[in-house]
Amino acid sequence: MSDCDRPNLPPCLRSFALRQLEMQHAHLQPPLMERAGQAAADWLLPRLQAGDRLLLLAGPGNNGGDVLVMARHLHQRGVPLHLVWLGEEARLPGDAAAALQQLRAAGCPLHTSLPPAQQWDWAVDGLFGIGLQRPLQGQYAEAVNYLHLYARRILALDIPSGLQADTGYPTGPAVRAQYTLTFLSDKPGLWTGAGQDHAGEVHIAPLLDTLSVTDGWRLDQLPARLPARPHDSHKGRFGRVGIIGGAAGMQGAALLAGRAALQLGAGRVWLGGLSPLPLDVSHLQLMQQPADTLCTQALEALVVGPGMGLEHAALQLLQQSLHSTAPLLLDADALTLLGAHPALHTTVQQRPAPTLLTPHPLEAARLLGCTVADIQADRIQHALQLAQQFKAWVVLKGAGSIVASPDGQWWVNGSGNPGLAVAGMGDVLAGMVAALLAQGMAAGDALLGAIWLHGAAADDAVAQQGGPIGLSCDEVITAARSRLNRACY
Ligand SMILES: NC(=O)C1=CN([C@@H]2O[C@H](COP(=O)(O)OP(=O)(O)OC[C@H]3O[C@@H](n4cnc5c(N)ncnc54)[C@H](O)[C@@H]3O)[C@@H](O)[C@H]2O)[C@@H](O)CC1
Ligand SMILES: [K+]
Repeated sequence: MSDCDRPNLPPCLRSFALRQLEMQHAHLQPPLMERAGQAAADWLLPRLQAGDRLLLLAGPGNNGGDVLVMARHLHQRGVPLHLVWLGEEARLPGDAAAALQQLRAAGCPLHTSLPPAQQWDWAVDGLFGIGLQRPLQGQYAEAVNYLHLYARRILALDIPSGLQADTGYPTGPAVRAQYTLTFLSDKPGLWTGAGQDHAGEVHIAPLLDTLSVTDGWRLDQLPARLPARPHDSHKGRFGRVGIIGGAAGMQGAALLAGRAALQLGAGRVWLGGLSPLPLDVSHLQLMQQPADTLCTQALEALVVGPGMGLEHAALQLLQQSLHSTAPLLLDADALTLLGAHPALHTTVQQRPAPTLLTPHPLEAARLLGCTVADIQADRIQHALQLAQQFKAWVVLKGAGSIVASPDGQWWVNGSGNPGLAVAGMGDVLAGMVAALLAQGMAAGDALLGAIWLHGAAADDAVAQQGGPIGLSCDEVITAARSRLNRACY
């Protein structure tokens, strides 16, 4: 087990792993589908109020089978409901066919087309789950539209129909639910890409006592803690950070990274500007050095890229920085330059010290020579590919950031909100990672910790100050500082 296997984080499984579980438990009693349908009924019952109008939509596969089981349980408990099944009996998989028979035996009425337009207090989406194979069309696309028009609250079973469970990518029309009750384990598609916009609040029905397969994890807490600081401390114990960036017109990027590094606890921080940097009067302890000196200075973390620009001087500094013996974080313009100069890739791969890459989807596309749409269609796969190609720790930023390790592990982050989608937040993140590296965290821990902290801080700031519109970098830095202290003390 590597130092980054973290069994205390919720496991997040893709379809191939879920199918393995399904095969391993094919003879379980009660069967998985019975457990899923029962769990769904148990979830909904306490949330229903007298007189609520409830619509259940069941699709042609086993996701539909879950709804048929759920409907039977609700019917047997006297809950009035309107069940629509959009499947073909001759093509029903075995478990769903058994669920249909039991439903009929229980005397629960079943309809085979959408009802006329009318309001529903609750609707259950059981059209498609992890077996989605193509964009929804015809009656299924109409059903999604119907739900959006007439349901006040939608509960999606397993995954909102039309959303890919492995990628969070909607292939066409896809349900936007208020709640998702997902079975067996968490799924990356509920968190990354468009996932959170479709899934709403995610609840997990484990169905089994333990999971016998592994894949990735959802990041929902600080994965490693910093040791408490002894009273007998001095600044030399908390590491040295260098930050190279801040070309003319973009000096703020380097300053923001520096502020974040300081406030998250780095002992000493030097900025190496590509243009003269102003004095940060609110952070007078930020020091400056010629940028090229930082490439050879002894440091615990070197950040290269925030506001660095793409001029020749920036390229030269990037080349020099690749030979630094410090853990090296390449961000922003450094990644664009790296994408444009494949000759540097081997140098990155061969660095003896850890390398961390923090691309957003466009920077990832430049590094891999593909389009942003390609990246977003499978964020996990592309993050893993980058990590392998550069032998680096990688975070693919964006909603539900994906962290990938050089040895093929991945995590999806569950913290954060759209307030982070503004200029400067990436610089703040780079500074936060550097601060954790400087204080002695290993590269993976520092990256995972900063990714989670950055999102959690934004959530705290929005909860306390309002947002997400207008969230500022300094609010996030301050909130991150207090989160880190709460997590460590
Ligand atoms: N994996 C497991 O062990 C468990 C699975 N369960 C449920 O079973 C689901 C997976 O079941 P299935 O594999 O049957 O998959 P789905 O129920 O997601 O749907 C697959 C069926 O829909 C068809 N289909 C796929 N995309 C379509 C489209 N765009 N338009 C029209 N038809 C389309 C397929 O040909 C297949 O017949 C899970 O999401 C979950 O809800 C649960 O019963 C619990 C246990
Ligand atoms: K569904």
